[in-house]
Amino acid sequence: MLTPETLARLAIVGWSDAINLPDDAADYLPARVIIQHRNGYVVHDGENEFTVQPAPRFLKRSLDPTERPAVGDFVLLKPGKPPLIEVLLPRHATLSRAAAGERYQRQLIATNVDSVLVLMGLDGDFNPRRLERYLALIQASGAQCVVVLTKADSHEDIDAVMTDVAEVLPPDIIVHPVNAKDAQSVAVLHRYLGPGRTAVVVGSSGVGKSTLTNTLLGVQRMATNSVRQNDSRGRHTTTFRALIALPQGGCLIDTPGMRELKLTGEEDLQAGQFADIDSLAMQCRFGDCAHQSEPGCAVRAALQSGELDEERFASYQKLRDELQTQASNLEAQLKRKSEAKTPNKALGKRPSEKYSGR
Ligand SMILES: Nc1nc2c(ncn2[C@@H]2O[C@H](COP(=O)(O)OP(=O)(O)OP(=O)(O)O)[C@@H](O)[C@H]2O)c(=O)[nH]1
Ligand SMILES: [Zn+2]
Repeated sequence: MLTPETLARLAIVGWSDAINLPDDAADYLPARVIIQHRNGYVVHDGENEFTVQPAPRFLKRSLDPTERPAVGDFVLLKPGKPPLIEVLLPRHATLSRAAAGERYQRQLIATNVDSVLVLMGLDGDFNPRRLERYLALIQASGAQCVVVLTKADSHEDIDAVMTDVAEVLPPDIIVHPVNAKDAQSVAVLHRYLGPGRTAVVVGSSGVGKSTLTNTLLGVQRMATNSVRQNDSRGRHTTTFRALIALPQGGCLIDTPGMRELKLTGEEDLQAGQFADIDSLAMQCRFGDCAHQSEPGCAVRAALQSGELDEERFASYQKLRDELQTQASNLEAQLKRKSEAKTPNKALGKRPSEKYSGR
């Protein structure tokens, strides 16, 4: 049951006192979701990890996937065999993307994260276009974006890379080049991993997510490893998301290597990420300039003079078009769902209306 003690226990899995509890919270056991399986969840209550099931209402097909429990969520459990997730506590940040494939669906990567560590390897994995995409998703999440350039030990000219990175990132985003294998080198990341803080690690497969996690766990790995389920499929394949309690007091959420990062339609590309392009566009002669062949287009002029990188502009246009498509997909989906929630609408129609067309 929920007592000051059960809440205090949760500190090791990142509980923050800022989280609001419902009035009837005393009837439940608080816990954090650490793993999401195809058919259930693993939660941690600060002492033990165990398997639970979501209450039936979370399984309704009409429910958007973002309204279901996900890794990082704080939940209230109703005891039983198995215990049931009854209440999903309010989230302070949500990192999501759209699922790969034809059908539009929002997918949660992690919730209640304070920072997102975007890993990029300096061994050829580094890709400014991918970074722009990550940034758009992270800005919509409510979490802080931190760029971690791994394999810095295998790169000759870090300064040159830092210059390239600075060109695609707003000035307030911090970049740390590290050797993920070296504890001293990754110590700069401790500031994101203090008590009560949660960071999620994202990046392509092979970029060093497992390596970084292991280095941060350090000698205490065995002691803390119980928070994570053993992965029987092999050391280098992260097949599910898992939340790991670190010796620094914070929590790290590991994600599998993500090949596709589709926008959900909720992002805002005008939030400062493309300030260079925004300010050029302000100087175009026409307020609604599409930067195609309009006279007095400051964007075209900057592309011609080389002031604006062509690839960056192409990437911006691609993201902007995708955002537009995904925003209308999202709107259509929300409309369908709200109609599905009021079934009487269909029943109220005369049969001729109901069965006409498709
Ligand atoms: N030299 C060097 N090697 C690194 C660094 N980070 C990772 N590696 C190596 O890169 C390889 C892949 O690292 P992993 O940690 O398995 O990558 P991952 O991101 O967890 O990969 P997935 O589990 O497939 O998503 C391993 O051989 C690591 O030893 C680094 O900073 N420096
Ligand atoms: Zn223009």
